[in-house]
Amino acid sequence: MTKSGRNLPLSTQGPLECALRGTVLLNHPYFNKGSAFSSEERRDFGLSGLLPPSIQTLEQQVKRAYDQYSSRADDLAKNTFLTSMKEQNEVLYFKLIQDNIQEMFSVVYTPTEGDAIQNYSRLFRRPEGVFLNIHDVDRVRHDLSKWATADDIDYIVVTDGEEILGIGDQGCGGILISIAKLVLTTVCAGIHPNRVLPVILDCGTDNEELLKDPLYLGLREKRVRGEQYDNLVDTFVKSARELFPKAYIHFEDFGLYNARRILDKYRPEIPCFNDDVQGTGCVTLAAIMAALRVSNLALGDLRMVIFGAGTAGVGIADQVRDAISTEGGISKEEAAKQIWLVDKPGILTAEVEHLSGAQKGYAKAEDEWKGKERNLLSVIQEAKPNVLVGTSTVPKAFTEDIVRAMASHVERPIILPLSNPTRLHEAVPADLLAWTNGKALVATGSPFDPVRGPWGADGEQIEISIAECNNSVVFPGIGLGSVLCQAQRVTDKMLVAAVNGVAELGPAIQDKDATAPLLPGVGAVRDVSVRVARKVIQAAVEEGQATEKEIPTDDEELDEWIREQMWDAKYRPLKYVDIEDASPQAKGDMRVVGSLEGKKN
Ligand SMILES: NC(=O)C1=CN([C@@H]2O[C@H](COP(=O)(O)OP(=O)(O)OC[C@H]3O[C@@H](n4cnc5c(N)ncnc54)[C@H](O)[C@@H]3O)[C@@H](O)[C@H]2O)C=CC1
Ligand SMILES: CC(=O)C(=O)O
Ligand SMILES: [Mg+2]
Repeated sequence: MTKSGRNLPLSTQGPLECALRGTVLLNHPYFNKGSAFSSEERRDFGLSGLLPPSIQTLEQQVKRAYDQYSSRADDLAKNTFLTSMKEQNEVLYFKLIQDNIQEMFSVVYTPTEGDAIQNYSRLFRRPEGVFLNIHDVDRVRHDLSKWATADDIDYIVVTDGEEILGIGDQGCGGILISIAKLVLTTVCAGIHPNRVLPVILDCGTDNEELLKDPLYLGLREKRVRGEQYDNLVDTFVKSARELFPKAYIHFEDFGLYNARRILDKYRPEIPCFNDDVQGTGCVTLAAIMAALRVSNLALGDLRMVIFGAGTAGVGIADQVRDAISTEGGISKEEAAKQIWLVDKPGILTAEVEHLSGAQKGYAKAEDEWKGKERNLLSVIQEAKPNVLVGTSTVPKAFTEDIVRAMASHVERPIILPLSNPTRLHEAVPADLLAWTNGKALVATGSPFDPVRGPWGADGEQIEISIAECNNSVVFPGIGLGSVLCQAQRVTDKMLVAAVNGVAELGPAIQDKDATAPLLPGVGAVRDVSVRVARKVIQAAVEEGQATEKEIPTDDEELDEWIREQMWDAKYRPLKYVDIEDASPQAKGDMRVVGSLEGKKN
């Protein structure tokens, strides 16, 4: 029961039952409060002599932690510091990030998390998450079952480590992207940090450097593919569904060949989501909708070139195509004519070899391109797009001549270099704005500072803010909505609803100011997640996908219902219980499942 008097499925307030005492309690990151344990808690939980006498507030702890963080020499050292803090005291860790989200977002996520992943086996101190091994398929169910009981897990992020954040195959270091995405679900959307599961499917690696590295911690062999791989994925999905029937499964950073195949296979059956395909598609469509509004154009006017037609590029194409088709009342095939995909061979035409099923829907007739150059510059000159998206991992691919060619055809070129990390961006905002005399509407895959230039009336200096167009704007809210309404599936309509939720909160639209960011920034992220979750839940209810029975219908009440179930970084009083008398929720919190099993396991 909560302050609104409702019975909520998720408890986020009031005392926490705990059967742990002494050093065991101090070493449990979910329950540990360090110097903030009250004198009663010190007495009841056997902590006397284990802590210095002064009792501090969370705010005092945050101040000390911030000073320690700031004294670290570089971003990777800051990332490592935060990882250690997460292992010690989760409330403090999340509070520190929440209070300094603008500053720390890029340290716990892209680009710095990419460096941490590349150095996983060197920085390793202690494991976090579930490591499932392609040669131990028979143990998958058992190994997962050690983590929690049926009601304890809401959200799973799983990767196979093949295509991490634009830095390629990182083998078992990929576990850190599962962990980082889950950190964002908590920071941005209040997903309960003790009810999540990060998973890596270790199938080997094709990264030669890792294979040669004596310190590499993963399976030291080439990636296993084919039937054995599919069997591992299938065993994982089925076991996770059986063991944790409430859990939503988020697929992250699978390779090009597998990402969409896996999504297409499981999407009709379970509540699952691929962030690189769907999350990226949703946030990019939201940025495009905001930019079109600024340019006084409709979706029907859109002409888009996507450079890098892989997982993210085609995911964006699909999301935009479906939106054009719905808004214009035209078929998807017709809508696809407004989108051009360019990849290594240049423009994708029907005669390009080895097109994937998803790419084929956008392939242009070979005749149209006979005798013409097929590179990005020629495609820009031919297609005269108003939107150019980069998901190629090719740094500086959007050259001055390409950008000027685009700007010569349209008033406000919408340019979205999305490849991560920062060094792989297809162009940097300062160049894009300089080459287009401040006309380009820009959003980027990683954060950038605002750009100043003489683009105001009469050449006056103005500052243009750059939105971060990263799936992190949207996936936490989609997950939160799906978890709270206990969605059976994540449907297209739920995703469109999420896009609308983000687009309407973009400062450029809200403030009617073209120099403001196209998308809401990290500072507003929890409000964005509430809005996205509300839209997703309402769409799920309309589609008959929501199984939770107590969902309020009124917008404001629904927002409050969502907020009340969002986990917040604050200490809850601890109440001692004997392990035998602990509630199932408390047992879940203490993760007693695996630790009380017998020796055979
Ligand atoms: N901002 C965001 O929210 C997101 C950004 N990304 C970024 O997008 C990039 C791509 O990621 P994925 O689609 O997952 O990778 P992917 O490997 O599936 O796709 C990359 C595509 O670029 C193509 N490509 C490579 N070199 C090229 C060249 N010289 N010319 C033309 N095309 C070329 C590849 O053939 C491939 O089709 C990464 O940098 C990733 O970090 C991915 C997901 C979300
Ligand atoms: C942002 C993200 O998911 C990626 O770069 O893979
Ligand atoms: Mg990703």
